[in-house]
Amino acid sequence: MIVARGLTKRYGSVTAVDDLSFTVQPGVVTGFLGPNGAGKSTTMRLMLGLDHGAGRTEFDGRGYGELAHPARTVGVMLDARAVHPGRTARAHLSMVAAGAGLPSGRVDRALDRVGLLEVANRRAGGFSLGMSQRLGLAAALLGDPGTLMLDEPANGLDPEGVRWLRDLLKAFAAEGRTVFVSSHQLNEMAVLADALVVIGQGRLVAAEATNAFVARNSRPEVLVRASDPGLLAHLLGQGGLRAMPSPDGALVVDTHDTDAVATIAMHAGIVLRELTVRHSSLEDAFFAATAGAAQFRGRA
Ligand SMILES: Nc1ncnc2c1ncn2[C@@H]1O[C@H](COP(=O)(O)OP(=O)(O)OP(=O)(O)O)[C@@H](O)[C@H]1O
Repeated sequence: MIVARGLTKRYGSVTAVDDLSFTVQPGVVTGFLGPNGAGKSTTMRLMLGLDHGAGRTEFDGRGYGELAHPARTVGVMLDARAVHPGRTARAHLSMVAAGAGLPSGRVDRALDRVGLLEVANRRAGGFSLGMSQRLGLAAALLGDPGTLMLDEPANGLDPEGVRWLRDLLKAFAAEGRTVFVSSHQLNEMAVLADALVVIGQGRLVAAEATNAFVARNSRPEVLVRASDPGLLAHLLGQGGLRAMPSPDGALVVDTHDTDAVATIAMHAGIVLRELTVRHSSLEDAFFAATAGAAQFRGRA
């Protein structure tokens, strides 16, 4: 279990992380979400003591700097590109293993696990982003740690790689280990993460089960296709239900009470061709929850 309390980091006048406290439970995958510049990477560095700031993080009761065997306790991947470009994958991992006091026999096993054994003797400088990510993951897995902390591990992975990573992290968590993983890939997070820590402008927005986060940040909606949508919208309005026409002729009603919609339609002799509860996606919920916290917005 990871317990973070009061994490705070200022860069001059910018408060990148603002009194952040949360818990990451073992046995589930916890996603770490936030818009660009929200403070995710800074938070992870603070948790590991790689940045100076306020607050304390404990991994199963100890600060990272107090761990007797850090690599065997917490597997970390923050910046997969932070590898000497002239070193081969095998040489890089051998160096990591030696530095962490791990047997060299683990190197090839880790390379095999991430699918890089065939390119073990190629220089990391020539690796694609996805290959670098895999090498970073191999380094994180080297110590067979009880906790994994990964900053955007799915970056650059091909679809097969994304699925492989999902299966790996889920299996890791199912063994009772702790997995804390940041990502901007919300569709992937929706299937990967059982729990979420969401931040915006350095502050905590939510720390809860993914289902609860989506439910709390969604509006109930029912999609109706009817023989007379204009009349149905009018009657629904009289019944206190707001119905908005969509461009394809359907109505989107602010409710999840399909019975109420069906009953009003039936009494008016309106034929329904579709009546579907629409569930919000994690993406919708994320935008709703962080609406005021996004620092950078492009124009469509
Ligand atoms: N070394 C630094 N010096 C000054 N400001 C910094 C530094 N590192 C981060 N920041 C600022 O701190 C804030 C948080 O940045 P951080 O990289 O932690 O966000 P993030 O959530 O990881 O972003 P992204 O999703 O874009 O990777 C930003 O406003 C950023 O500009």
